[in-house]
Amino acid sequence: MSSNFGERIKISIFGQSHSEAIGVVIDGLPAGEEIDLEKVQAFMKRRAPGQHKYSTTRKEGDVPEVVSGLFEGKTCGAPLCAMIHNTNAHSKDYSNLVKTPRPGHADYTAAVKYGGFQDYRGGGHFSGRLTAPLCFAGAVCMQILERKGIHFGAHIHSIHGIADTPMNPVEITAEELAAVTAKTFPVFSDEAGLRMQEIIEDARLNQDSVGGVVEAAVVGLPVGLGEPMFDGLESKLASILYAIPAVKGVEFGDGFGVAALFGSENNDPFYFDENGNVKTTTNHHGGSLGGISSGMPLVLRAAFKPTPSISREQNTIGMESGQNETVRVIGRHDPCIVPRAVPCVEAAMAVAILDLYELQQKK
Ligand SMILES: Cc1cc2nc3c(=O)[nH]c(=O)nc-3n(C[C@H](O)[C@H](O)[C@H](O)COP(=O)(O)O)c2cc1C
Ligand SMILES: C=C(O[C@@H]1CC(C(=O)O)=C[C@@H](OP(=O)(O)O)[C@H]1O)C(=O)O
Repeated sequence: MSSNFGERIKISIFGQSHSEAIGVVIDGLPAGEEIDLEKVQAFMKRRAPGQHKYSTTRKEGDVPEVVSGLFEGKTCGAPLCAMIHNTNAHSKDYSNLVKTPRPGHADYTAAVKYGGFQDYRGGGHFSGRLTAPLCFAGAVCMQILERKGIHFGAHIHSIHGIADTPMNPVEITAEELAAVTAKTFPVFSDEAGLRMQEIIEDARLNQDSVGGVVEAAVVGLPVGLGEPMFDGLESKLASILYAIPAVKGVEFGDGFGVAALFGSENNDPFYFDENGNVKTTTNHHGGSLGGISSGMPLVLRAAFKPTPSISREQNTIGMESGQNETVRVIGRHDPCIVPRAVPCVEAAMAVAILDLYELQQKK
């Protein structure tokens, strides 16, 4: 199983949703970096399940146990390993799903690929729960990058077509990102946020689910991060973002919107600002030119599908019977993944960007 990412900063995520624990090993962190574990925990709490009406009711503290890699509060050069114990699994909810796979989840594909030996409980290694260790790794990388003036943040861009105020891709600041990520429901417009919460609740009551888009930015990136072709900024970020379960689309800058523009509209003119720094007046490119950071805010969006596990009856196949059957999913599920996925997107970006930053340092 390939659950590894990175060249200089290598992360390896392990565990299953209902195994004893899940966790991450982070290799290659620069030594001597102070890591505030309370801040890491606060970041992970933004993702943790069981806290809100729009979340799964599975309650997990998601307290990371750091078993190696820190000495006197600082990275010590050894791999940093954190474990997160699974304390609230209801595995019996899954006993029927091994025979009648859920439409939209990984039950069927994992069963075929692993010949029936996959841990199907709670979605196993494919569960959104595996974003808890990703958030641990991201929070660690973020602290290192923040000391270099590189700041991350994301908000709910839309849920089921209800849109928040979008980011201003030219002027977005670290302060604005900090303010929106500090909110329990991270939107710029609280009014839009209330309507989003209503639509999630309506879907839940209707035994259904909804999807949406997370918009994220990185400010303070130096010019020049990103390697040619396969290791460009966009390639690296897309690769790690698609590892977040339920992500079905990633776009940078104006993304698919650029296809409808003229070159004269899409090109971002360069200029020197009052400090002699090179900037662009617009930011259709989203901070990446040739897969290399341009010094403008990096802006991206990740689209999340509606949660596959819905409680209404659905058509599926009988893996043993060889007949068409139906399935009813019981258990505890997010009626919408998007609110809890916001920190996951920030975390994924931080891991990829620290990796590229360290690659650039070694040049
Ligand atoms: C934070 C988070 C929470 C999730 N919660 C659920 C859930 O409660 N129920 C569910 O069926 N899928 C949930 N998912 C999505 C599934 O894990 C995902 O759709 C599944 O593994 C199949 O992967 P794919 O959608 O990327 O193809 C969640 C994903 C994330 C990132
Ligand atoms: C536990 C988490 O979310 C889980 C993600 C998930 C899935 O299929 O992705 C299915 C549910 O698992 P279970 O049936 O074991 O409760 C969610 O609760 C978490 O995010 O920490």
